[in-house]
Amino acid sequence: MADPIDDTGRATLAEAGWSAVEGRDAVTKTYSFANFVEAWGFMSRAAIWAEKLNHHPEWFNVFKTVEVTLSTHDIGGLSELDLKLAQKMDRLAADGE
Ligand SMILES: C[C@H](O)[C@H](O)[C@H]1CNC2=NC(N)=NC(=O)C2=N1
Repeated sequence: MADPIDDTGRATLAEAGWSAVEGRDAVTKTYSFANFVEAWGFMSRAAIWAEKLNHHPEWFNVFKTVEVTLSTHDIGGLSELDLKLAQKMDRLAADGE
């Protein structure tokens, strides 16, 4: 079972630009890329890491933007896995944004 995130982890997410989701213990961020193919490439790279972590995003792609929401379904809220995946996605996006 994933460890619930602590206040330090929540602050880290906020500092990295992840916003709280209204009405649920989750965070969201929208990435914008040069074009659709770059956005898709990001999703492909992120998908590989999600599988490695066995932790999967909720995401919505329109053209060159990818809206990502992270929460841990097993505990109904934010866990250390969300922080880990968020930081990984931020690094992957920085490579391709
Ligand atoms: C059975 C499988 O390990 C679980 O469903 C994993 C898969 N990926 C997951 N992803 C997310 N975001 N939350 C989970 O609780 C979760 N659980």
